[in-house]
Amino acid sequence: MHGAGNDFVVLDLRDGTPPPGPALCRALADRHAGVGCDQILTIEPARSAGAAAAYRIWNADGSASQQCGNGARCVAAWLLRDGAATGAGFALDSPAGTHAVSRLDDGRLRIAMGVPEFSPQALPLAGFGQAADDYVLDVDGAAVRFGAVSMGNPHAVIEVDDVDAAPVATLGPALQASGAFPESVNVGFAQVVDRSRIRLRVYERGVGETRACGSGACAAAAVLVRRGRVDRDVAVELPGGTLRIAWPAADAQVTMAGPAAFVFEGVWNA
Ligand SMILES: N[C@@H](CCC[C@H](N)C(=O)O)C(=O)O
Repeated sequence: MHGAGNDFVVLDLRDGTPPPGPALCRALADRHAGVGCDQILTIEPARSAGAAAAYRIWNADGSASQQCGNGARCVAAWLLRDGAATGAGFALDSPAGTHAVSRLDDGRLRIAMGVPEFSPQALPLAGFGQAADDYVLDVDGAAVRFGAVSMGNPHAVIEVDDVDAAPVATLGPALQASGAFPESVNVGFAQVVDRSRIRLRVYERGVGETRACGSGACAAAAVLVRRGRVDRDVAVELPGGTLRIAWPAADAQVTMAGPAAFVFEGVWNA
């Protein structure tokens, strides 16, 4: 499946089958010798009362994540297709908590992604005590200014003038390796087009650059709203598609609306 070009191998493990280990995740995600994907999503029995199901997220390198916005929409679409989820709204359990899902009239799915947490301890971000709009780090001899927020998973957001020219492939891994993020970090490069539009590219933890990152879109919007750079309801344009992000108030959940698509189904011959 994919959500705005962020692609997934989805394994339905509601029968209790254990999730694949890191080596099998890497084999599935391999774009030459495997199926190829950014993340593996495992659908599992619900953990909270009333939820349609639970899911976990495994990056292409085999590491686990706590949050995946585009993946949440794909899991929701899967459960709607087989009837495990019905109606205009339902809930899904993720490692980051329980998410409310809404079906929009145009076919998109909207997920309540949680309240952004800006304290350095939430990511974690080492070497800084207090939440700030901006942090500056020396990375390979250059001062890098970024915002930091947890959407359940860690994000750094770097504002750039032109996202097409942003040093995603070099600064993304360099910031991850800087030592400031003990659990690594997803690095977003965000260009403010106007108060209602952001262009974004994300170098994801455990993957590299992806065509879209749902939690990264929420993180970019939250950081830029907090800086007063954009409105609370914005379109975030990623290489693979556009997500609608809204953060109505500081103590409210961020919502993300976007598409989810089925690509093909098959049986993996291990
Ligand atoms: N693509 C995802 C985020 C996947 C997890 C991330 N790489 C991490 O390790 O936190 C999204 O749509 O949010």
